[in-house]
Amino acid sequence: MGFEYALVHLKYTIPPALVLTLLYRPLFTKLDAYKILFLITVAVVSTIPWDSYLIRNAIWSYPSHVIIGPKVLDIPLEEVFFFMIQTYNTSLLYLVLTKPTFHSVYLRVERSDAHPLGAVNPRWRHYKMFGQMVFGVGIVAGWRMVKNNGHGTYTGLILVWAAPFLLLLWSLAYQFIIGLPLSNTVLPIIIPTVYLWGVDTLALQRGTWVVTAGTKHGIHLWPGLDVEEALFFLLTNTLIVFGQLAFDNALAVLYTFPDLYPNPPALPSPSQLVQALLVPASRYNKSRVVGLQDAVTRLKKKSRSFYLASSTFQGQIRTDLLLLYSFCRVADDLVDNATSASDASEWIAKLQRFLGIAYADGEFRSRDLYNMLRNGFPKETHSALMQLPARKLSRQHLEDLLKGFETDVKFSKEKESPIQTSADLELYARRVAGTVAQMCLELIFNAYQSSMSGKDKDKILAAGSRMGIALQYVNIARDIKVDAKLGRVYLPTTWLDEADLTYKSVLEHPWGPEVETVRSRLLDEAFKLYEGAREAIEELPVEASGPMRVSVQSYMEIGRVLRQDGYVVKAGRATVPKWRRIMVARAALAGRV
Ligand SMILES: CC(C)=CCC/C(C)=C/CC/C(C)=C/CC/C(C)=C/[C@@H]1[C@@H](COP(=O)(O)OP(=O)(O)O)[C@]1(C)CC/C=C(\C)CC/C=C(\C)CCC=C(C)C
Repeated sequence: MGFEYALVHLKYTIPPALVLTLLYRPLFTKLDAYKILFLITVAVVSTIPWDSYLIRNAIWSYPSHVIIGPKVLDIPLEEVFFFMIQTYNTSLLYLVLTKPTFHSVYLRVERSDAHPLGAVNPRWRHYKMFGQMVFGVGIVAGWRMVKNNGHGTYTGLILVWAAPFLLLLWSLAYQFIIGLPLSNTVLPIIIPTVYLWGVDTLALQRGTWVVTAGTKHGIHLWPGLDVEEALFFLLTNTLIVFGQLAFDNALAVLYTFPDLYPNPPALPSPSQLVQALLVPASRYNKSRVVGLQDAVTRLKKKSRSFYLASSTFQGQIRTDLLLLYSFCRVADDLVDNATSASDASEWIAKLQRFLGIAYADGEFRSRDLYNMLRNGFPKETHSALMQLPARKLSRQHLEDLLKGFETDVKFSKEKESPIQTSADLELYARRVAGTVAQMCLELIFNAYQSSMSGKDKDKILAAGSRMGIALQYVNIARDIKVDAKLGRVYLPTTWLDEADLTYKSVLEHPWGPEVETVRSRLLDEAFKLYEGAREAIEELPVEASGPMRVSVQSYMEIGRVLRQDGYVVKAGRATVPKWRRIMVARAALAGRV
């Protein structure tokens, strides 16, 4: 009996597990726990018979003075723990590295433009076959080495065990694996592999475990590390990462295509995951994937706060929020970038007609929508309008949002400011942002069915509306100068009066101590509303409350920056440095703000 193998865990496998757990803890969700537990179960169940065979056939061994004693089918308990902790560590690293990735946009529709509808792009077939050939050759070569029972036995046993699983996972998820950035695929394999090569070298040198001489090649990757051991850690980490990737591929299919999966579960069963993976990529809805790609690009370009926040949402709700953002952004830009006030009013009228069709029933809805977009809207807006998750949103909120945009147009049409009093300001903010907040909440209620009563939901919706108003006040406080350039002053004229300012004077000189007084007043109002509404976030389903805290806090942080002296301005706007945004997001997820 001895503790040397246990010490390897204490020194080398448990510390990275703790570090990764601490790092990822604020982002950890039920779905992550499900994925990791699922993979650990598969790893343990599939490795035990194989490892037991290797130990019984003396391919490798453990001197009795290095292990505590208890065994499972001749495998020391420390070794069983190794399968678990390696799967845990590699999985967690994968989750850390892939958190910002929105997987739906990496689904590839296997259809080339040069081919008739439904034909598979030959390029994809080649990729698939190449991978299958590599793993197929691995299986055959491994089998031969095992049969020869010589120096290649250990390599052969690794190959015949790992390559069939890799072949299966590759065949199911190859297009997803190829399409993702290397930081999501190669990096989570390479980092733990090289680390474990180092740990293995130390353990082999100390004799904690021993690889028998007659069944290995005797070739070393570096002094003390047998190539078989190097191959073992490379393939086991590849298996773990491919397993995670296949899981994410299945989830992406479930959450991307409502025509295939209208009500995807928040925690899909293994059979639902396999079914999703088996859907041929030729059945994927290409316009849906393009719509999501456009939405991500738009969000990344236009809002750093919401881009960061969106990565903390998972599954269906992340998709829905992105699509809602894309619609709101496009609608707002159509009105803001119009060449004249009448042009802007025309866009609002068109958007109203669009909603009329989007909310209509009947068999010609899709055709009418398509015709309306083709004849009435610029091409780059089509995907955002077409993919609006209208069925999950109250039409009234979208109508009110458009009414809010009408206020924006009034600035160019009328000589007087359309915002005279605090009540005018509140109504405007409720329309353009309170509605957005309520729509975000509707999507959350839709994605996470709960037993909450209608009355409780209404209370949360009302708090959400107040919080939306708070965010809009921060938005106005940030943009006084930018808005003045567009000919708009959203500060109520009664407030301007009290600060010895006029609508016209702020339009011409949107800076100075008096303007700062009004900005401060607006920020005070924003924080008052925020304080009064923030508790309602805790009533949301747990999967949504953390990410919603991040969304709100990232935006309110702009307000906090504005309250500091000498804040940094970029393109006329106060900005929150990236490191500060990340710290705020972490604290918000951990519930510390
Ligand atoms: C995480 C994620 C992807 C969220 C998406 C949120 C979303 C759908 C935002 C739409 C944004 C948008 C373009 C709306 C059009 C009207 C508008 C301009 C509203 C203002 C947003 C400011 O965005 P930005 O700074 O990029 O705009 P400009 O450059 O100035 O044009 C708003 C300030 C509204 C933002 C409001 C929300 C995102 C609602 C957030 C949710 C809550 C407050 C609910 C909180 C819940 C409880 C229970 C209190």
